[in-house]
Amino acid sequence: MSHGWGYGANNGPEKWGKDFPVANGRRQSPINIVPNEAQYDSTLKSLKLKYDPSNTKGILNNGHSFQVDYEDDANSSILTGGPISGTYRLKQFHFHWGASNDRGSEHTVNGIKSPCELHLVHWNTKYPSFGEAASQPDGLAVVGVFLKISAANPRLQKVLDAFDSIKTKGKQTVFANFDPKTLLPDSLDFWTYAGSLTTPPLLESVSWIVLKEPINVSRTQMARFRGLLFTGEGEAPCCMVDNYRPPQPLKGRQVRASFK
Ligand SMILES: NCCOCCOCCNC(=O)c1ccc(S(N)(=O)=O)cc1
Ligand SMILES: [Zn+2]
Repeated sequence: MSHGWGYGANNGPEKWGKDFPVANGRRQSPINIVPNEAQYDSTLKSLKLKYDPSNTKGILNNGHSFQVDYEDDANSSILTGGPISGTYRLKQFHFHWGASNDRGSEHTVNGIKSPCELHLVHWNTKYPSFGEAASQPDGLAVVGVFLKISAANPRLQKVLDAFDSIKTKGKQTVFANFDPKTLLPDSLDFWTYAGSLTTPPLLESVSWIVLKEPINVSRTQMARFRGLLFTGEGEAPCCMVDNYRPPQPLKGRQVRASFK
């Protein structure tokens, strides 16, 4: 597509394969997770996440979502254990959400969509950089967390309060001392499978680690996500909503569970 990829009728997920043929590859994400078909694997280690809030760099509207970026030039914010070997560094976290609470997540469970999904993106330190790692089959590990409509989540407040400063595409603002661990649920039970980036370039380099337990978000908080814009300042405004890719074919992949 001549114009950049997005989530609209003319540049959305059904069109990505034209510019990114790997869209029809063998390990694409997201997927529908069927808990009854996931195999419990007792050899999976528990997830270990060690984050240093002082690594927080800033918050950015990238035109597809918003992301909070972290310093990744040392092993101070890392993911180890779970299905991965070695040490993966936190690069950023971001979200995907719907125009209404009946949709928005990328992964689904028994075909059920959640209103929002958080992704914490980490890269394998056996490679020299994120960019290098992103093209390797064991290069990235993304922790996915579902959000469900409930009481307001106070841990999201600091992120939401930055939205007025990053309303339009390309805007970024200072954002400091945010501990992503505060966004995780009590249980770190997870499903894991070999997948890809869920946006172009759709690289098949992600070990997906999807937590079973969701975190809370209120209807009012979700409404604030929907106040962000896909579009830049001065352009005809287009609400940043439905920025999710639908589930992709499993193509014989196995989904493992860390819990019985
Ligand atoms: N710049 C050198 C190569 O870059 C590698 C590709 O990354 C381009 C930017 N995209 C991402 O970083 C990126 C990261 C995570 C996810 S997701 N939604 O799968 O978690 C999707 C996309
Ligand atoms: Zn994502």
